[in-house]
Amino acid sequence: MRASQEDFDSAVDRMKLLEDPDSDTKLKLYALYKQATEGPCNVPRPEVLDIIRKAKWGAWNALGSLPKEAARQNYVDFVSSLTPSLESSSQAGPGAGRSLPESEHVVMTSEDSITTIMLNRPAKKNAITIQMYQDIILALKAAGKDNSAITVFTGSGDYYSSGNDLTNFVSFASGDLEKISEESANTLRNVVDTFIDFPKPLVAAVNGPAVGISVTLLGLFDTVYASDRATLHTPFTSLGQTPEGCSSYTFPKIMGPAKAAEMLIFGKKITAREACAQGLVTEVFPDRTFQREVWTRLREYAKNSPNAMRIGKQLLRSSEKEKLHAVNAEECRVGRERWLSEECAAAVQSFLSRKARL
Ligand SMILES: CCCCCCCCCCCCC/C=C/C(=O)SCCNC(=O)CCNC(=O)[C@H](O)C(C)(C)COP(=O)(O)OP(=O)(O)OC[C@H]1O[C@@H](n2cnc3c(N)ncnc32)[C@H](O)[C@@H]1OP(=O)(O)O
Repeated sequence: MRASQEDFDSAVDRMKLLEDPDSDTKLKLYALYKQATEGPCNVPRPEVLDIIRKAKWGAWNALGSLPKEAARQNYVDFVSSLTPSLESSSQAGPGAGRSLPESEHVVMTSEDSITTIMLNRPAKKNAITIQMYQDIILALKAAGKDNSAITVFTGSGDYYSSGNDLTNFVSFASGDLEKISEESANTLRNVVDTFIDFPKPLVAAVNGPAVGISVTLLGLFDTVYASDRATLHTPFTSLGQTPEGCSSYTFPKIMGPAKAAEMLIFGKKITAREACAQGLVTEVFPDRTFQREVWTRLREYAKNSPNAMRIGKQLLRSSEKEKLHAVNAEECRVGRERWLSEECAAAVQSFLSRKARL
């Protein structure tokens, strides 16, 4: 039986209770709502530079001639599929909020004097949403103050991380592009500053392929262990974007300017073994024994004096901190300009339309 107008109206009300849906969800809800209320997309394609309106138009237009009644049913079904999270959040009451420092997609655990921060969004290859950037900052700040000796960053599922969630570019944040891009640049700068200032030994357990910012930040880790299944890819220039995570400074320093240029300017994807040969990865382990070998090693390391390790890290890193903060500020300033470029808009749109299965 087709959803009634009352079912549809009720779904619209319940949708308003949804806490911080990701951009894919917002795009899908927007498109189905427009199709259910106005029918097939009946407005001209927006200007190239307006990424947000273009993505909304694209999502609605992708529904083609889907009849209003079917769109209404799809909308009700989709909101119903989100209902469990709605019920839990509505039952949680006004004080729900996000339990710090953990969150749905950034999970912290502590054991054997090791605090692990895991990107936990495997269905999306651990792509990093704006909320996850915030959660990463909170998790690192908590890890920096807890009683663990070492902090480990890793990913769940088959990927370490596919980097920035490209739907961040179409997030429905209120305000204009100038404001959104400034807020995003501040978010990025804060994330990277938190890595620069992290006080304890920081180890990356690269459990699978890594893309974009999840690669560039590796230059700020103290040790990087990788599975031999991992690849490292920084496709910035194909996205109309530029390096971040201080990689414009750390990569030339670690691997030499030519190898850094191959990755950051030409977007060459490298294997874990190549990254090890270039100094970005410390050691590569066979995938089948990666977790066992890495965690055995880390548990031994964690038996060292936490204070001695923390102070030793300061000796290794303190002379560069001011430089790294300056590099980060410049990368974020330039990055913000790039996000507003037509090249970036076109590249993001291309990815989204390739993936916009609504
Ligand atoms: C204009 C003003 C607003 C500005 C706002 C900007 C905010 C930015 C703030 C911070 C900026 C930091 C700068 C960082 C830069 C980068 O990290 S650049 C690199 C970005 N990442 C990518 O380009 C990778 C894109 N993904 C892929 O190429 C492929 O998905 C893959 C990783 C090679 C894996 O391919 P495959 O094995 O075929 O799996 P898929 O089917 O493609 O993926 C599974 C699902 O996951 C989704 N997904 C994967 N990666 C991303 C991603 N990065 N962003 C969004 N979604 C991603 C993919 O769409 C699939 O989803 P479904 O189709 O729904 O299953």
